[in-house]
Amino acid sequence: MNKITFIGAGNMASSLIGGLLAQGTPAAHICASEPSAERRAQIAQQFNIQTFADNQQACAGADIIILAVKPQIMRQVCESLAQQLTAQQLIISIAAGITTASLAQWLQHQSIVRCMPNTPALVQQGISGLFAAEAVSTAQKQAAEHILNSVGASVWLSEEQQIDAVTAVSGSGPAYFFLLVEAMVEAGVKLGLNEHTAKQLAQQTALGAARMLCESPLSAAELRQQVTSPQGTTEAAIRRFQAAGFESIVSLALAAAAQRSAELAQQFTD
Ligand SMILES: NC(=O)C1=CN([C@@H]2O[C@H](COP(=O)(O)OP(=O)(O)OC[C@H]3O[C@@H](n4cnc5c(N)ncnc54)[C@H](O)[C@@H]3O)[C@@H](O)[C@H]2O)C=CC1
Ligand SMILES: O=C(O)[C@@H]1CCC=N1
Repeated sequence: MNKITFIGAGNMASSLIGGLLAQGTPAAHICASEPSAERRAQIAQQFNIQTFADNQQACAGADIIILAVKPQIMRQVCESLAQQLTAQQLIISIAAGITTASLAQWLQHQSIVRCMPNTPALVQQGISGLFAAEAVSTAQKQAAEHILNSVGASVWLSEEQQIDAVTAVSGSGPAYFFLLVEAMVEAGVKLGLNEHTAKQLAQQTALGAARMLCESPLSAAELRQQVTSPQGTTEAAIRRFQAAGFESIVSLALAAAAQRSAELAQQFTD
């Protein structure tokens, strides 16, 4: 069974570690490197895995190294690991915007999978887009897929550029739904509900709608039509959304996220 090292033990790393353990990966096969002593103690206590303050030490003997640090420090982290990597090790980067070409250059290494997960991984309901560099073997692809599938589902991408779109749709996506719920709660309070009740109504509605989307054979548009009685309340609300350019706002917002993902690649490349 593969030995997996996480470099950076923040939000996304802990979601993935939790998922792997829940799917039966033994704690002894997972370790994490993290500069914050407080965070190391938290992770060790929560998951009972070995932690390191030193990235190089953590990577010795690993089959798979998952880079889970912020894009801004990725170069420095990669360059400090370059000397010690062996050709068989698989690198998986979850950083937004950092290309496999940059990673390969900084790491002096070719077996790289780039992926874009999302925070619902924390509750094993994540979705990730994955892209493999040419040197990645079929077995390594399967291993990467297994890791990401332990916290939800995954899709393989044929072109690396598509990761910008994945970031815009699902990487950043949970925040859009949270924003909608925030706005619905605020609107519910304005309409006379107390905040607790408004939250309960909005949250359970989000959960119910998400489950219907996943479980029903009907499309999103068909499910929406089922709620929308002619000349009824939903129609009144949706007319207002659309008069304010709802679809075009969503399209512009996702384009901004995709553009930012591409910009990050430029910003952190020579
Ligand atoms: N938060 C999200 O929704 C998503 C984040 N990502 C990507 O995941 C990566 C990590 O994001 P988060 O987990 O949200 O960030 P985070 O800030 O929670 O975690 C990063 C961790 O790296 C540690 N760190 C800092 N310097 C380090 C070093 N030199 N060596 C090792 N560890 C170091 C930090 O102390 C921190 O615990 C980012 O590159 C981000 O683009 C990808 C998909 C979704
Ligand atoms: O906002 C970000 O840059 C990261 C990547 C996708 C979600 N969070």
